Amino acid sequence: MIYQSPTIQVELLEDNIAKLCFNAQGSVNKFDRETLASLDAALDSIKQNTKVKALMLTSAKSTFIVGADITEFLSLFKQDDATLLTWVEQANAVFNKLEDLPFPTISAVNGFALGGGFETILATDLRVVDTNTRIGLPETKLGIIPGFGGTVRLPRIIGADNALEWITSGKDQRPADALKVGAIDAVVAPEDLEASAIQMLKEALDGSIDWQARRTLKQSPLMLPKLEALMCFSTAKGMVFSVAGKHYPAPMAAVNVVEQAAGLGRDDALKVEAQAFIKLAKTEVAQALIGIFLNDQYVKAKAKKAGKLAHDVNQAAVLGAGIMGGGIAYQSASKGTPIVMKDIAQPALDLGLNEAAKILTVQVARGRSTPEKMAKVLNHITPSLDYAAIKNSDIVVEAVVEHPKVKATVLAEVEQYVSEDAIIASNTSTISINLLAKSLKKPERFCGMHFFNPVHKMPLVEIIRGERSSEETIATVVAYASKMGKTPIVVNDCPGFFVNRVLFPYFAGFSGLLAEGADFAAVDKVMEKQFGWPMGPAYLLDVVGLDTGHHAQAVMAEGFPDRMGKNGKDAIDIMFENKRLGQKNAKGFYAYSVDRRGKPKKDIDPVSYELLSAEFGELKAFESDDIIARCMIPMIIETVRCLEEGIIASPAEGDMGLVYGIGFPPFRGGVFRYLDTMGVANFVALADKYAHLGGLYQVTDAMRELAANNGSYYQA
Ligand SMILES: NC(=O)c1ccc[n+]([C@@H]2O[C@H](COP(=O)([O-])OP(=O)(O)OC[C@H]3O[C@@H](n4cnc5c(N)ncnc54)[C@H](O)[C@@H]3O)[C@@H](O)[C@H]2O)c1
Repeated sequence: MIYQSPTIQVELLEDNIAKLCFNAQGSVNKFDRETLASLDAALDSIKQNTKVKALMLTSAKSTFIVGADITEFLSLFKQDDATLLTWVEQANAVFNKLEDLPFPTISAVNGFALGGGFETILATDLRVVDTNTRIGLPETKLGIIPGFGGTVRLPRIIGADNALEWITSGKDQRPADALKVGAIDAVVAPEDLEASAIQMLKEALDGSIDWQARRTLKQSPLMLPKLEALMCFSTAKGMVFSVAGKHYPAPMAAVNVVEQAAGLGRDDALKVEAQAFIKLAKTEVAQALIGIFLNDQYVKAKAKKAGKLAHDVNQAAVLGAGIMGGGIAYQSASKGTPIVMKDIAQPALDLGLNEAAKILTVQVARGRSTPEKMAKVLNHITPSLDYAAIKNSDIVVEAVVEHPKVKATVLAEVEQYVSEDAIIASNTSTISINLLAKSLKKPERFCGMHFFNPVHKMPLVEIIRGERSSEETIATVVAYASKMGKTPIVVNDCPGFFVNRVLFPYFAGFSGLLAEGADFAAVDKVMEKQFGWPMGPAYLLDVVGLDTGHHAQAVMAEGFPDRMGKNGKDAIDIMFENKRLGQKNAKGFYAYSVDRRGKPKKDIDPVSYELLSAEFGELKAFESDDIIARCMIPMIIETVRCLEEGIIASPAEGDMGLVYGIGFPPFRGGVFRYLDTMGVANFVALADKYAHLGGLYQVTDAMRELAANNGSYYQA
């Protein structure tokens, strides 16, 4: 053994080839500070060993290196610039040491080699991967750029335009695509990996592979003629701006770094990368995106833990084959749990199956599925008009019309057909889970399972714990949601549960602005372009449906009369009363049609302005900051109330609910991250300026206290 630590072992193989094996104690290899220090020490031992003639990097895990240890990032990035620069420089010195070894080097890669893992293999002269490998640089998705030489070595290996595409998209790459552009030298079967790598090293040693030339290329300026460089970088900037937009600066920074460093040798190019890395690491966007990544891990780990208590779900059923029931059936079947879809009307069943077939047809057309898989998924959905079909179901999801009496009857009926330990969940969006539980003989087997529309696209499922729901019930529904590929968050029962409870105060803020003469299209523009929502409030109401919005708003007003009760008509009432239901009947705040190419189109409709001005008078202009404050303050305070009341268990789950459930701008990280970023005291001062607008604008005592103590919602 040449070297050994808890994360890395180095041994000498035949022919004096050293094998450096990443073998961390956890389930995967990560580039944490310990591994980096260990790699440094291992390379020193290799250099000192006079026998070594070549080096092969390998992994003893099912993946090579998943990347840097992101759990270290937030605290690391809070350090001052000089400390951060020292960290980056030290890391780069290790990668340079690897690259500068006086003999040929190769990486034999299995599984994932992402971020720092990919940057490691870029530092070796050769790369061979197995057929299951995925490589790539996902850093820009976290609001930063590669910081261990990724922006320097990759463009010099695969060309600037390919490298910019890889870096700015942050996507994982498949072996065949990586081979095509020259990012790797060979793809082999997993069982041949090490033997192939050793064979390539031998070819390097006997001179049939010119490893020195490859190394020199990586260390030299990028060979790009002036005109070509101009084309490449200006095209990349245009693309990046249209895809990432102004709220996500990292992809553009990556293009700039590659451009600025194009004429430089490795060491100077690394300095350019390091400066840009440090600048981005300090941005609020990076903190928010890293926060989302960590929250996502936290929520998934919690779901996994819950899985231990869960009952097996081998057969499911959904009641109601409407928009939601059809979507739930498709999602369950496509992720491998067969499902019975029960309705009272044959046409509804036909429609539900058609919906599933439509989604699958699009996937086949886009090459994401095959006709065989499509047939298999459809075969996993059993339509039925008869309750007898649900009798072997381990879980039944009720998704019939939103009517308390109908749901109560249906739930009581279900209980007569299923086994004693089957779990029953309701997809209701507004009816109290505690109320619905009263229709069941065994309320402990019941909870809410609130999907979002369209089911196959929306990542969140809100799982609502009623007073009587058992832990096994919650765990089983959590595990089923995870198996369906969704992110579950568990919340306690209250009107609107979590997501709708905080969404309707935002709509109330919007309606308040309209009642004072604001132009809904102007509000949408500010909330989309400046705040960063995927849709402004008027557009979102049109998508949700004004009938649904009108009904849910009444439920919220009844549940929280002090804050959400209304005097007089608001914009939602006006749209609803005038049968402007939104996209579903092609007119809401906006008018909807299809253009000549058959693409859906959204237009300003003078009729909605006439209806609104008849009630609220002439249009009036509002400042952007005012629009944002009036819409967002109610949502933010209500979200905090949900935490204080224990409706959500943690800021992490609240923020994930908002990002995954309603598209809260990821670069802001969610309400709690947003509050921490702006400072709770600053928020309280802002909200106080609007307190005269009513209960939705009044901060809680706990918020005031947190502000006074200069506290935050997240600890890191
Ligand atoms: N549409 C959404 O955006 C959305 C989002 C989340 C939750 N939800 C909730 O999901 C549920 C269903 O909503 P939807 O939009 O799919 O409604 P929908 O009107 O499209 O479908 C309801 C289906 O239930 C069927 N049905 C009625 N009575 C039944 C019975 N006794 N047994 C079996 N089937 C019966 C109807 O025939 C219809 O096919 C509602 O509780 C709704 O609040 C809807």
